[in-house]
Amino acid sequence: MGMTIAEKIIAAAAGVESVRPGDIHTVNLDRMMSNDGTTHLTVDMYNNQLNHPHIADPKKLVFIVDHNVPSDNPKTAASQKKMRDFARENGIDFWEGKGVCHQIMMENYVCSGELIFGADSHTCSYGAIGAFGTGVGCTDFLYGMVTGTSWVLVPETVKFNLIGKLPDGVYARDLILEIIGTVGANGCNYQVMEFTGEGAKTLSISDRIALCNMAVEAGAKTGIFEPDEKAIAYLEEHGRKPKAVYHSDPDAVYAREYTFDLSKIRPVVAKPDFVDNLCPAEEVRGIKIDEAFLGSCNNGRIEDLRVGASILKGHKVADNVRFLVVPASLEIYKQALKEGLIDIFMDAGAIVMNPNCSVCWGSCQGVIGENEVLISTGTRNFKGRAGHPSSKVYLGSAATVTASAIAGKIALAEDIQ
Ligand SMILES: CC(C)[C@H](C(=O)O)[C@@H](O)C(=O)O
Ligand code: SF4
Repeated sequence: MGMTIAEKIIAAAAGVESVRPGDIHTVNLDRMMSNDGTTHLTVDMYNNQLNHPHIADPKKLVFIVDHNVPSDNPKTAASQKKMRDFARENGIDFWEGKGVCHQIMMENYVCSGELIFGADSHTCSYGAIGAFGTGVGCTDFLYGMVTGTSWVLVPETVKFNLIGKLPDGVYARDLILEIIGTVGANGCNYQVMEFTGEGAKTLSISDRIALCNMAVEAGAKTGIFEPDEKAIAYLEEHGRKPKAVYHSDPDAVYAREYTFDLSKIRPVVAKPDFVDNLCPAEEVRGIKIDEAFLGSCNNGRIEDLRVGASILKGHKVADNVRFLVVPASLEIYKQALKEGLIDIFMDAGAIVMNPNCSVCWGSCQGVIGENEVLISTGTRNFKGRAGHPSSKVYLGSAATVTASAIAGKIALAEDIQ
């Protein structure tokens, strides 16, 4: 029986010839990432609960402070100090203030064919270049840290056959929101979302990250693309090579198949308080906003900043709207500076912040108050996600967010003349 790309990665990590959904395997992990959301809890367990604390291979670990950076109160400062000290004492790669963890991982570590666990649900982003990345809690993270291994219950795979090409002014962000709106927030629970077909090839690596990153918002274990020449070129640009290049077999078995025609996708918005509460962007046009956010591991890459800057150029951010622009990494920030994008944002009155999770996380910067409305390129719009429980978060593309920042109300790029 043929295998999917996800099954092949798991089989290799388990050291077996083949796997099928429902099998449970012990797997060797290629890498593990943990951020300041939970690392202090893992460190506490490591220090206080283990009889024989040790780390299987510190070189496989990456710790990244990105959620609340620079720290915003004494409690996070203490958690981050714990994480920083632990990383130094144990020879663990440590990043702070350099970007959102998944962007740092994509730029510096992830290789096609690898199996990577991260103590963060959006670790599924790494499928953009054909790696199997998935999120785990800190108990599983601790086990992986100590043994270098973990377990995987082989998930079923759902095939997303992409055809056609996205029209101008429509983005991968619209596509993944459309997909989640179609399958539902639980539509792919514990399954792999494999994005394939001619349409998949037209998408850039940044687009592919945007798709895989939000697989977890449909409940998926991960999202994945087969690595092609764009993936290999991305790795080369970042000084790396694939670990292995796997493709799904023609006779691989899928739980379900969907076809999405990219040319039919239009700008969409996810309304509060669920990611699958989708509507055409026109339907919410005119809703007054208090804040707009362009950033996050989903949509804070240079491609997204270019889209935002091209719409903003020659315009001003509306009075009484805070427009937060937060490059997803320092590399992106520096590139945006070089291209003059930061000047455009600043001249228009945007607040450009240091690379971090910002208001996508909603506990550090840009937190919104009672009944306030945010339009965001972040990953989630759950109740209270960005601040006060009565506040509302709408999710849209970089273009829709920027147009809204200019208009002071939800708007489409075509509304800005
Ligand atoms: C803090 C972290 C554990 C969390 C996650 O797992 O995704 C966060 O990144 C988020 O996006 O909600
Ligand atoms: S940017 Fe948002 S989704 Fe990504 S890791 Fe940070 S909080 Fe989570």
